[in-house]
Amino acid sequence: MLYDISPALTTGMPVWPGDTPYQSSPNWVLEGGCPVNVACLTLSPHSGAHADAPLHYQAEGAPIGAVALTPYLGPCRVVHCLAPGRLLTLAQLQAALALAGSGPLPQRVLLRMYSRFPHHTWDPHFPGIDPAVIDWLGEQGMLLIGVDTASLDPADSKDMHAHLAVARQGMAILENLVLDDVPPGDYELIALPLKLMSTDASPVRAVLRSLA
Ligand SMILES: Nc1ccccc1C(=O)C[C@H](N)C(=O)O
Ligand SMILES: [Zn+2]
Ligand SMILES: [Zn+2]
Repeated sequence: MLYDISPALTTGMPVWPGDTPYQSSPNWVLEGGCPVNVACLTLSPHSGAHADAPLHYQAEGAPIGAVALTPYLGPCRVVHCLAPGRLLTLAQLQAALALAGSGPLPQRVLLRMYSRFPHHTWDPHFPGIDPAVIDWLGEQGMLLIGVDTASLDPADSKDMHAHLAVARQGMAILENLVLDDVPPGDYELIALPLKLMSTDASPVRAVLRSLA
């Protein structure tokens, strides 16, 4: 069984306030003398399901095309931590983890916090992650944290504490995943970023494959 956990990229989809709206316009149109359709895309690298690069939150950080791919491929645990409040705390995560699977914790974790992903509206009040959660996950050897919200830090954050904790721990980040229909448990994650050599993030097509 394959779960597609990527929101659709469409004109009019909600984007971070002030960020570039997603747009696709025709550059060539298949008609008369032209044998093909070719579009022109305008989008933020944080459109839809995406991987943040260190460059997003560190001046000297790597662009997304230069990061290791290992975090984006492999065993992963989906954890349900619905409606945690302003910040998901370590106690909340640990309680949720106890219900999400048995056996050793995989090196990737995806946190579901929405009961329904906001496909058509911008949610200014999405929950962030307490940096203590990130540090604890890093201590467990985590390679990647994924969330179904627009960011690891609340929308009004200026200090980006959760992102900086990720930087400290050397972890990778996925955001805007749609986990509405994914039961808690273990899966194989497949969500590779594009090899964009100058950008602070990349869209991904994120999927989860059931383990045999
Ligand atoms: N586009 C933005 C403009 C300004 C501030 C944040 C964003 C983000 O996209 C946040 C994000 N997805 C993040 O990586 O946390
Ligand atoms: Zn982002
Ligand atoms: Zn981010």
